Amino acid sequence: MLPAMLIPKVNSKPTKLNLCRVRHCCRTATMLFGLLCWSQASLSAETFQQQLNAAEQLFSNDAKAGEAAFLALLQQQTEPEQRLKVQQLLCWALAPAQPAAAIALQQKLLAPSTAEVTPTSATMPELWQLRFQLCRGYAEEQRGENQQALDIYHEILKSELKQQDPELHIRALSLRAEQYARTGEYPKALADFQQALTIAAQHNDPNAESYLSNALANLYADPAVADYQDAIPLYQRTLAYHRSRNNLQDEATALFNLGSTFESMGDLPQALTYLQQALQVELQRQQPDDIAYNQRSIAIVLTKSGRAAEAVVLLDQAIAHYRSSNNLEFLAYCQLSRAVSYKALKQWQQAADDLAAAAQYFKANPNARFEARLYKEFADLQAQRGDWQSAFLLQQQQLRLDVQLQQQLLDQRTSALKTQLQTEQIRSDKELLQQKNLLQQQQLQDAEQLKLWQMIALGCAVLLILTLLVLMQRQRKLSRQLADLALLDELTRLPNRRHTVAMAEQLWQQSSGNRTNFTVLALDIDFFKKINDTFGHQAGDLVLKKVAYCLRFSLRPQDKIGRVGGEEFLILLPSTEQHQALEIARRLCQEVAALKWPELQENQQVTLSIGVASRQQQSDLLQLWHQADTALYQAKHQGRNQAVLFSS
Ligand SMILES: Nc1nc2c(ncn2[C@@H]2O[C@H](COP(=O)(O)OP(=O)(O)OP(=O)(O)O)[C@@H](O)[C@H]2O)c(=O)[nH]1
Repeated sequence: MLPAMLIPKVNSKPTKLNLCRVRHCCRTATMLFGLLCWSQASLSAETFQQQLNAAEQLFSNDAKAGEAAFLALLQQQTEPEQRLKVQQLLCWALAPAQPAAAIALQQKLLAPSTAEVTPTSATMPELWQLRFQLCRGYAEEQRGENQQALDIYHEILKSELKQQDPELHIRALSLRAEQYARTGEYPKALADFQQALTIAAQHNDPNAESYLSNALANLYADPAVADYQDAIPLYQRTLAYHRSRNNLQDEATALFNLGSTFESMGDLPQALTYLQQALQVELQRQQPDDIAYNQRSIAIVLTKSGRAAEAVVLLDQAIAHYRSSNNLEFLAYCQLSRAVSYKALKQWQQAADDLAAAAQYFKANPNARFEARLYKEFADLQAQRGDWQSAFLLQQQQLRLDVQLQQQLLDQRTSALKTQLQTEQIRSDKELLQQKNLLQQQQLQDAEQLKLWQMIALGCAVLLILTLLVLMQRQRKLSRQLADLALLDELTRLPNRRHTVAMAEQLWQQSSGNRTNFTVLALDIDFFKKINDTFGHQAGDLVLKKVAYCLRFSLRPQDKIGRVGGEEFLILLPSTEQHQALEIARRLCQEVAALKWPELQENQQVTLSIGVASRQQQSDLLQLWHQADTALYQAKHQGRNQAVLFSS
């Protein structure tokens, strides 16, 4: 169940009346009163509620004493929620007459670290912030900052939190509707009131429903909206509610509003019925001001209905009351009304006297609307009396005032619209800027993301290139190894037989070309089989490697050596004469014979036999090689460890 809504306890006519329709004049007062009287039925302790009501009541009679009562109540309370409720009611109490104080209170409470809020938490719960915001909006309205108030209501109504508090939701909608109505935005005002009424009905709160029905009906009955048909059932709903609660004052107001609406529709009999019922209720209430006001209203309708004589009786009574209570303003209104009645009765002089008396009041207290009305009635009277000259002048005066009034109205509307337009402009500029910023942020993010992807792609490409390079390197190494394998002897790392033959052929060709000598040495390790047999095959391999190494590094860079058999080697000596080659062969024999073999046994000696053959008349390489082999055979035969030159 909803806490009791902010509902007027009294939905009365204002105490000050003028000639405008009363229901329109009382709208703001009604709303204001309603806000003040919003009850706090949800409070847990009944006594606390009573104390709150008492403080509120006291405030309405004596603001200072009331405020002191609120503060005393606040000091008694330690429970955060209760404290907030006291503060909220105080804010609403202050807002109408002391808006600056209400705003100061709201600001103090919403300051980030105020200890006033709750002893336990540094910040006020968001829903409570909205409640105080609403009070702030209302206070802004009271000091004429309507646009600021409207902005606050917009913000509150944008928040999802409003759903949690129907009371707050309805209040904000009603206050915003009032603001819309003020600037002539009637469809928006109607929509807000209707929504508020729906919410009140959904939460089964007849009190709120009645208040909102009345507010909505007031708007429908506004001449600018002039939707009287829709106003009637809403006023009747309000009337039924107040009758059911035996609330005479509000009942009288509802009856009066119905009468006025029927009058606006031109249904004078119905208007009279309701206005007379309202008068009966006022007579019961014995409120002389309200009685006189109703009498005047009935008199106006009676005059329009052709019953001016009855009207004059009622107006006499009202005038007597206002004269005795020295209410000169309402006395003037009544005199104006009575002048109209006298005019209808063709009692020209009485009419003229009343108009003159009213004019005197308005001379001291200018009021363009009523003055215009007065001139109109005067002009009409003079015309009826046949004084056309005076009638014309008075009508001119009336027209001047009418134009002035129209201009005032236009200025008001224009200024309200201007403010609204400026605010809209600022808001749309702000929104545009926000959208632009958002777009820029998005673009920046996109660009950064793109940059990131580009970096990643670049990284991947570099990685790929590096991988390819490594793979290529490996491939090259592998190819080189494969090529080496194809060309070199695995054990000695010297060119193998095929490669040696190829090199020999190349050198043979070169020596043919440049006509130089070319000598080959055929080498064989002596008694190698014995080494194998004595020290093992592995030791034999070692001998082969060491001898190959020794030979390779004993030769000149241009000389070539290859392993052409088990323990056989072939040395190719380009541009070398026979005797030089023989010298080299002998040196090689000596160097190998001088090698030490600790791997085999002490004093072990390994020797070579070498056959030397030089190119002379041979027809091809094989023949040369063969000659070297022949010389080698000869060296073996002659006792080994020696070099022998081939001789034919
Ligand atoms: N350890 C080893 N032995 C090899 C290799 N290739 C050939 N041989 C051996 O070398 C020996 C050659 O022996 P022979 O042809 O009888 O010649 P030799 O014992 O050196 O006698 P002469 O040439 O007459 O001095 C054979 O026992 C082969 O098995 C090799 O790569 N490693």
